Amino acid sequence: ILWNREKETQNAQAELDSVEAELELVELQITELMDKQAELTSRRNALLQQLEEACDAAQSSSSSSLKPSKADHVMNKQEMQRYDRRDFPWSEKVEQQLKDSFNLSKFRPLQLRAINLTLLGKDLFLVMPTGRGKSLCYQLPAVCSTGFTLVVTPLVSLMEDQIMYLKSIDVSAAMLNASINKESVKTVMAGMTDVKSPFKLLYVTPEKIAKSKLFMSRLEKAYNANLLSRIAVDEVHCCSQWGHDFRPDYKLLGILKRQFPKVPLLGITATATSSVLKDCEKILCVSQPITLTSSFNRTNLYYEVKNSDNEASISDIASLINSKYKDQSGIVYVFSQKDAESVSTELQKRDILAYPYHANMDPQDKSRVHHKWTSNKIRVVVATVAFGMGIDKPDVRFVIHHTISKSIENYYQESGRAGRDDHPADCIVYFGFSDIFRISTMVVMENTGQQKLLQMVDYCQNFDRCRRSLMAVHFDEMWNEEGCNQMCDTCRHAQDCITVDITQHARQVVQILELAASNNEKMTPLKLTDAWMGKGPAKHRKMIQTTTLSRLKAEAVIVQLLLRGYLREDFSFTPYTTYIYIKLGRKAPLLKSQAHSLTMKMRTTESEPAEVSKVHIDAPQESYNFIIVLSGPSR
Ligand SMILES: Nc1ncnc2c1ncn2[C@H]1C[C@H](O)[C@@H](COP(=O)(O)OP(=O)(O)OP(=O)(O)O)O1
Ligand SMILES: [Mg+2]
Ligand SMILES: [Zn+2]
Repeated sequence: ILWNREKETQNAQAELDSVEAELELVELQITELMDKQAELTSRRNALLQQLEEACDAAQSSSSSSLKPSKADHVMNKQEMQRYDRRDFPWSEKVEQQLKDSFNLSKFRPLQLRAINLTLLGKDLFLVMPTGRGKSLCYQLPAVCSTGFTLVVTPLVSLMEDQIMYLKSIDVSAAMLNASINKESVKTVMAGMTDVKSPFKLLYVTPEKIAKSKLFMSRLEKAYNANLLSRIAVDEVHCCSQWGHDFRPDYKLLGILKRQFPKVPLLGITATATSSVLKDCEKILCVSQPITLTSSFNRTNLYYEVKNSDNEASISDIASLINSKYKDQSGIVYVFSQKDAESVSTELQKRDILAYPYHANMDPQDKSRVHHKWTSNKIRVVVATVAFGMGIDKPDVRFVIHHTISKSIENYYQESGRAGRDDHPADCIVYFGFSDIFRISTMVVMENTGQQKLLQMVDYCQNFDRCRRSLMAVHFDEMWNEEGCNQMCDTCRHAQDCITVDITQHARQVVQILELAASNNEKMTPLKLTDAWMGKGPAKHRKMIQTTTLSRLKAEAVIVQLLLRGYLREDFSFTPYTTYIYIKLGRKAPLLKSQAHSLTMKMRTTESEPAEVSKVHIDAPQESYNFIIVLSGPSR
């Protein structure tokens, strides 16, 4: 029997070796294929551009007039340009209103084209970066049309922001949401069918359309009286489950185009990939809308990531606000209501006029904070994501994330509140190890929540690629790193980054997890790091190799292993909470092979306690400086 066992073990070992060798080969092939894919994609894009240019040239040499060419939604650049003209019947009025009502001297890119197209009655999707003036593309046509424009927005705060602005420039607007009293609702409902149109814009939440029969029948009446001139769906990506901010009530907005087919619809967003837009098109029941897109890039925003260390990061944030951003206005984004309150208290203690803002506050309190901030009576709003989309204060000089966002799209939106007046502004994220897992438990039930969070983590853990290039990927955009113009920390400090071999570190972590598994013990991220750093409770009898890396670097290695699939998160649900444990990922077996090696980029400038020299990182084999004995239940 003994002999048989030995034989079995030998066979298993032999097979394991061959499987591992094969796995490694596959890994290699995957890497090669991915490189090939990147190469082909960039070649394809170059060719597409070449073709487009050739097409444009051909168009302009043949007389471009009156040729009824392709359908509108597949127009090329040349054909699109005819919508930039200023000789439409409404052009004079549009120019005049731009100056007189909106106090603006000229259009920004794509604005005039969008306005002309919607005034022509076309259905339109407009994808333009945050803060570039998408709202004007329905506000100005509203003022130039008879009747009123219905605007669907996802948040009450956003509605109030716009109403406040429109009031200040004397454009009449109204809104309907849960916090409006009965009397006002009555007035607004009556106004909808008044031929004198007491308001040019009517803002509603999607719930109104999905749930209020009374409102829908009123809208029907307005439609029949030709008073419903246009429908604008702001933040249109909320329709799609694949977008980053899906709202169930947006799913029901298809009713608008079904009931009011003659009314042009304008869908607006800063963040939607082409597949998200396709989805929105279906949901909204528009057939083949024209899509106008401009680059996602906000050239005046400086992007930066800093390491977070709870207490220390609050002091850091406070001193930034008190020095670099003295007397300037900004937002600090936090993870939870509790954080909103505690962080604003901490900032107040440091003489900063900061107020919290979160979903659970009274509507009046929310408006109060919002108003005070807009009128510069308070400087900083410490907010959860409830304060976000569409918030438009021109002179926001900093948007600081005390905790990372749950996806890059969310980050782009939130940080997009900064610098809307085109002057320079900073977008800083404080990236903390434990925050990853706080957010992880929150997004675990979302479709692609985990994947999107890891992309955000990857953005934060990145020390060598331009931060804009990481964002570009999310907006299906080709990116040329020169376009950043040193406006992100990695472009500015590219030389402060080294490649480090972390193979031995990875093996140590894997060993701890294997040991824990053999003891039926689950390892939370914290416990894992503690054990690796020699700080955990002495439980096991076996020896593990602890690390001499600083906590920051140890955490960075663990995050890297998570991102690359050597480790994975494992969730355990109770009725009250979700627990997260770290387990071995699908790539962990590769580390068994002596030939397998693993590197990562690290910053050289991180402030480290003196005893942790870079030598340990550069030569990980040397880093087993001490071995601790963990004692535990006897086996
Ligand atoms: N042609 C223009 N010239 C100067 N400023 C303009 C022009 N058009 C708009 N703006 C200003 C007004 C606003 O303060 C600011 C942002 O406009 P807004 O419509 O709120 O952005 P947006 O809707 O595109 O961004 P978000 O996606 O963040 O909601 O730009
Ligand atoms: Mg907007
Ligand atoms: Zn850059």
